[in-house]
Amino acid sequence: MALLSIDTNIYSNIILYGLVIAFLTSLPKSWILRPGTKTDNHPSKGSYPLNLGATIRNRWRAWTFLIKGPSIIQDGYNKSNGDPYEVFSPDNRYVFVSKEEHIKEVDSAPDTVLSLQAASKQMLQPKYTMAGFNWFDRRGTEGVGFVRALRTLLTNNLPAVLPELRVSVSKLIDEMHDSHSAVDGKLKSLLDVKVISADVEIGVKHSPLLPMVLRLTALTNARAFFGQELCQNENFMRSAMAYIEQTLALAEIIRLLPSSIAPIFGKVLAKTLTSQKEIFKAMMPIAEERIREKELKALGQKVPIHHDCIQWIMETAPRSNPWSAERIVHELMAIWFGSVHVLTTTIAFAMHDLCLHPEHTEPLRTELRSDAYSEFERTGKGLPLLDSFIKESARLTPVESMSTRRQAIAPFTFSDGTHLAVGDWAVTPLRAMLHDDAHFPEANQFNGFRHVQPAVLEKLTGSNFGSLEAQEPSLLTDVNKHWHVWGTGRMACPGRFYAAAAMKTIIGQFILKFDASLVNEEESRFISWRSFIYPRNRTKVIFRPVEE
Ligand code: HEM
Repeated sequence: MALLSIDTNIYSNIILYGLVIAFLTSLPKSWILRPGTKTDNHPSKGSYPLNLGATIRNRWRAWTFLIKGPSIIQDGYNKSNGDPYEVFSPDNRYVFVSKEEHIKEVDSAPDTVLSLQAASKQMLQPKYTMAGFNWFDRRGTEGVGFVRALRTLLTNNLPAVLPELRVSVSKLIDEMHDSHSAVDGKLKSLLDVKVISADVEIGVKHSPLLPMVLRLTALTNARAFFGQELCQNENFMRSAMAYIEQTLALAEIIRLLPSSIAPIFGKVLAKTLTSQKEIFKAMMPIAEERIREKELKALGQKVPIHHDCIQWIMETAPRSNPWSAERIVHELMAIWFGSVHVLTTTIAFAMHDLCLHPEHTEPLRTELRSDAYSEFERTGKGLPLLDSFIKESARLTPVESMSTRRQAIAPFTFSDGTHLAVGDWAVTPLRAMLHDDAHFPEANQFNGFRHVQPAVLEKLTGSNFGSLEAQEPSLLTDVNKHWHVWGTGRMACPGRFYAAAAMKTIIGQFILKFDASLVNEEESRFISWRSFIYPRNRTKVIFRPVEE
């Protein structure tokens, strides 16, 4: 998919400028293949002489990774027969491993050798995108309290926030839908018949899905992470949403520039993209106040009790080396970016699937109207049909095509001899594995309830709903050899229980209120960049209110 067809928004413009600059400045250097790198698909186990033809082919392929990443990864997977294989991007060598034994080796490698933190740092460039965040390559250098804050404290707090989130989400959906105008005769004549189908129905609203989902996700996360104060601050919320696109775009440009000039461009661009400064400015006084309250509490004074991530991140920081207000805010900015971006995109794709597979809507609505919903709000778990539907959507349309990213900060060799030099990444081919019949029977078929226990499915829908035999029932939040969407082993996503509950709350409200259909099913719904796909801004949905 051509980059030039990206929707016209700030994200695409900045990436486009960045690419031009990156191409012009880094081309001569980056086309030189490193010695020791093999030119076919299999990872190097030794040194290879430089060969000009192969070098040019390889570097061309590395640049095309930017726009054809998912298919290049899939191609490698198809040819590899389960063995490790390598893929190049302009700034990386990835070694993909899909055998259980190799994935275990990645998981058990010390943090001083294979680092998730270093890979994330290269992806996000926090020095430029997160108000100068000095992010260490080695995980745990300043503690991993954030894991307990998200995995345990945020998850345990779900019953307290879910009812409130349901009300806020419902209100915001109504406000946004009310604000969209219906297609009338005049508007119809202005619409591009290529963008929407020729037989446009008069009187229905065409709602832009992605912006709606972004606002809903931002609202949900802001409430759950920061409490009422910040989530009601409109300026903060505006910057916090703009921050997602700005971080993606800025980090991308810096990654593609030669390291000699990246810091100069990084600093200049960081100054023009103001959202990070505004978020930082809004959160700093709150973090400072919390630290003051902690000190007063230690002196025996009564202080307010807060149930939010600002508090938990502060309280789970190492006792021997408590975090400054600045350090707390940096951590929150990283969590904010990671959580809003991937949640928004995953929800948007699930909504596409709801439009494309409307036979699931009625059973889902029945489940949401049943007592199962109050049980979900009481426990933060449950709603098996919706759980399975979201899982199936994330399986067939995962936002990311790679998972379990680890950058080698010291050389690493797999048991079969495959070698990672410093800077190389070990990853799993997530999308290819999710589309492989060896992991999911009839893997290319969408079956929204395939992950539900057959007896539960029969009880809830009176049918097996075309369920597939030999399919192990499973949950969205599982982490296992078939399901790497949340990563692997000890570093699997600690936010996944919150993420699943937030997705159920937002998608659940859409299902309860509307029958949804895409304005134009034929139109392409996503763009591809590196290893991820991003829902298009321009995809519109018709939400038809349902009778209670
Ligand atoms: C659909 C939503 C999400 C997906 C698909 C997702 C996926 C992932 C993946 C693949 C990893 C890397 C794990 C590994 O490499 O082994 C990860 C790590 C992480 N995720 Fe998520 N995530 C999601 C939502 C969230 C949310 C909502 C939060 C915060 C509440 C969050 C916080 C984190 C953190 C802090 C880490 C780093 C863990 C560590 O360093 O040990 N994620 N996530």
